[in-house]
Amino acid sequence: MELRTAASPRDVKNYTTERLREEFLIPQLFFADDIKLVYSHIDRIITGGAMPVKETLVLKAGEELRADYFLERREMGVINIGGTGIITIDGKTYEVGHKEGMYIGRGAKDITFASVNADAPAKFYLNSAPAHMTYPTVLIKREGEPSEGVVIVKDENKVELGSLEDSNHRTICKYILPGQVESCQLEMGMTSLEPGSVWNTMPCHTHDRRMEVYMYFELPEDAFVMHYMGEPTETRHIVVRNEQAVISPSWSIHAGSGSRNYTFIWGMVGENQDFDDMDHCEMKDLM
Ligand SMILES: O=C(O)C(=O)C[C@H](O)C(=O)CO
Ligand SMILES: [Zn+2]
Repeated sequence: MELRTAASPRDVKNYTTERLREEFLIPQLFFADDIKLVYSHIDRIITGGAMPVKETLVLKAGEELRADYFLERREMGVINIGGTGIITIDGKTYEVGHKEGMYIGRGAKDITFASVNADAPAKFYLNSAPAHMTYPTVLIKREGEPSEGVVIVKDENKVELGSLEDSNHRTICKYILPGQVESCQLEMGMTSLEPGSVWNTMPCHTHDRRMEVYMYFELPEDAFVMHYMGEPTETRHIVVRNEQAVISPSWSIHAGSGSRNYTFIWGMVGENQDFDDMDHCEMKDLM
């Protein structure tokens, strides 16, 4: 597991491009038949990718957690951005399709990831946070009928906003948050931009009570998103490419403009779970 420490805004404004990328960018999440995990001291979020191709991958706590198993004191959200995969949790199997997700509650011991078809492997994107109690493990689908252990994202949690005129027409699909899928602190969802729209999260915001990680995907190889971070009057950019993630401390804005439309997964962890609790930044005040 790779470890990242927290960073002060007073230091970050002096960072070079290289240092900014070292601290905040996760350049590769998906390695064939491997699990990549990055542990950040910022609210102790773990961001990762599991890409089973021919093998079944076992999620291990590693030395860093000093735990008997990964979710001994943690909860986890998963969204599959690849082909259909299988997540097995303490002997129970869940088939997780493209853009379907899972919330896995604290205490789940044996977790494995597999793909249904090695030619179209699953790519499980993971966010995990410390947890104080166990909420039910569920499979999360965007459409369909709910059933035992399967939750459908409610219409009220598919929020269309922005406009083509403002180059920011997009839909925010909220997978894990209170009233949808209960968790101790983790919130997760996916935002999809319409063709011709390139801006996410503009007008932008900070939220002093939560940190956030963005993972951009559905970008062709040569395309990129200019991800903006930093204090609102000390903005910096990081060039982010397909399937890369970027860590945003609570004091930092997090927004992006792409060379074309794209999709991203956001995950938040921290003091509260109030999605709308944001410190809004007016565009005229950004520097
Ligand atoms: O496009 C957007 O706007 C977002 O997706 C915003 C994120 O969900 C976010 O930053 C929540 O705090
Ligand atoms: Zn945010």
